[in-house]
Amino acid sequence: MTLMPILQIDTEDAAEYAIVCGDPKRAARIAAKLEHARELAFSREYRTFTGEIDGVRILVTSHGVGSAGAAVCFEELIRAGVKTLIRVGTAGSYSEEHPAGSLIVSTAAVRAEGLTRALVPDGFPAVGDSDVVNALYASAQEQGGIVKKGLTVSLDVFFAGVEEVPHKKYKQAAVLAVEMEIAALYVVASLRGARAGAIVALDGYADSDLAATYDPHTNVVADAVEREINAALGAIVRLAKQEA
Ligand SMILES: O=P(O)(O)O[C@H]1O[C@H](CO)[C@@H](O)[C@H]1O
Ligand SMILES: O=c1cc[nH]c(=O)[nH]1
Repeated sequence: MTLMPILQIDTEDAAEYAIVCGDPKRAARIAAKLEHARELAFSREYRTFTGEIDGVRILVTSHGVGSAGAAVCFEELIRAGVKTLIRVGTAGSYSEEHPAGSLIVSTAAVRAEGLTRALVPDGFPAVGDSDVVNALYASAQEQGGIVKKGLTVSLDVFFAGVEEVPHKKYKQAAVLAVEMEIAALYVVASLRGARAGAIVALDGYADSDLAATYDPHTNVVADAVEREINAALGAIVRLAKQEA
């Protein structure tokens, strides 16, 4: 029995699977879908629940906004005993083919944030586990709506300063969506021998003026978040069956 210093969860309560998300309220929303759900800890931005889906016990933990803090969450979950992590997030779109309300499964993430540079050398890939990515994609397709899989980019910046964020280049290079934590998740999971995947609900266009237009609280986004939560839970059930 060891208490994780930051998440404040005990190794005794660890599960093989964890869903991670930025928003503590989203963690509660996911936990509400579980059987035998209970809250384990709420420490800083990290709120952790446990419960079961189809007999598979999982953890659900919020990781806040940004890679540095999120990496603490990923690291401690893995130290506690989690082997498979799925991020259920929101992201901005680069294409009118995928408007707000679409779902993107991230196969790999461009490391355009600072945290992973402090962990691994340049050129180290931030790549999802293919079994987890495929399970997520199959489960997401069952949910309906627009679902794509492909590259995402993880940034540190949300509201731009005076430096230009190269959205145009990412878009030209076929990146589908921009968010802030998938690269950290994929790198930490690779370093620690865990497997990870990520799905994001698009909440608008990333290369528009976010300060003026960003509204992640529409019904369209709420519906997409509902579908991605169901997709993540479905993916865990699929993966658990593959291993049984
Ligand atoms: O909705 P979440 O999971 O927080 O993900 C996205 O939303 C936040 C920005 O509003 C960032 O954390 C970004 O990655
Ligand atoms: O990081 C994020 C999250 C949602 N939408 C964006 O454009 N960026």
